[in-house]
Amino acid sequence: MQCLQQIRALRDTLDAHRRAGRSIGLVPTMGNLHDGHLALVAEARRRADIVVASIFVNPTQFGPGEDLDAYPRTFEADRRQLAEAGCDLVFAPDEATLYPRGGAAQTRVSVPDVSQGLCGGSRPGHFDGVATVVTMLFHLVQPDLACFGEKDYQQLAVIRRLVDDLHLPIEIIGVPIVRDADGLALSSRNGYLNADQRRTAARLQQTLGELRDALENGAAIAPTLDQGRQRLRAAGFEPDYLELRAADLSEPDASTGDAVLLAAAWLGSTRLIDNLTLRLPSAASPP
Ligand SMILES: Nc1ncnc2c1ncn2[C@@H]1O[C@H](COP(=O)(O)OP(=O)(O)OP(=O)(O)O)[C@@H](O)[C@H]1O
Ligand SMILES: CC(C)(CO)[C@@H](O)C(=O)[O-]
Ligand code: BAL
Repeated sequence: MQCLQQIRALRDTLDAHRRAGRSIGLVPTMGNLHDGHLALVAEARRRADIVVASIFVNPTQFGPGEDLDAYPRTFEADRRQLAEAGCDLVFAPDEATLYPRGGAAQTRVSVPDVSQGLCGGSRPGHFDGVATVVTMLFHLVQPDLACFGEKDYQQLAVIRRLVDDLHLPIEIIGVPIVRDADGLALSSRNGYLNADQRRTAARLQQTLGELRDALENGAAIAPTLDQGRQRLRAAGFEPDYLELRAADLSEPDASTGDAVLLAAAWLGSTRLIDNLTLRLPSAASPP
């Protein structure tokens, strides 16, 4: 497995693969890899001849006071895991390589509508930072396909819209959430939790499951979500948001069938996100 930091070397290497007719799959990450990331690599491995993973803790998607400095950087362990998972090339640029003028002075990509609300509401500018760096990675790697986790449901919607709006010839693959044995979605930020918080953390997914069951059985949306927020508070979370949206993230209405419950909640100073898809009974029932 090759590890490259420089754009010139990345382009030369990938040009050679392209000329040889090999397809390229990209897995963008911020490192500190776990089995969720490795599921993306496995999916890319199944679908493409050459698998490229990027590792870059992207400063432009972190807001003031967020955990940019604390974010775990574990390059050697990441490199080993990627090699074992059958990754062909790791691109791990430094900040000055991607943002030679500094992040603030950088041309930005902004995706309307789907970037609003949910994580975009709580983290202003976050999805501009994500869309900007992912656009850069798409231009640098020019992959045939790219894999993203469904854990970051809104991010996946932003990237699908970005690719559609900019007519990029890249297939976007959503990969199901990988969870721990107790249901907690794997996340690099789980490493911030102490033992007590780690036990509590599984309640996030359990609560979403309870709400999904109620909503699929026809419970009214607003009071069910209120109950969910109360349950999260009682378990020790401070909910950031808990919302039901149509699967495309539009506001649900009477005709909505495929829907998604999305939550972000704080446990101490750690912000966790999760989601569960469901089918509302309205559209499922006969006319
Ligand atoms: N549990 C998971 N299952 C499936 N995909 C995941 C999971 N966790 C992360 N991913 C995906 O891995 C890619 C890289 O994510 P990232 O490096 O931010 O990891 P993370 O563990 O989500 O970190 P963070 O704690 O910052 O959210 C994203 O496409 C993300 O959706
Ligand atoms: C897609 C991404 C690698 C862009 O920095 C990041 O948002 C992430 O890890 O999900
Ligand atoms: N997985 C999304 C990266 C972030 O929270 O900034």
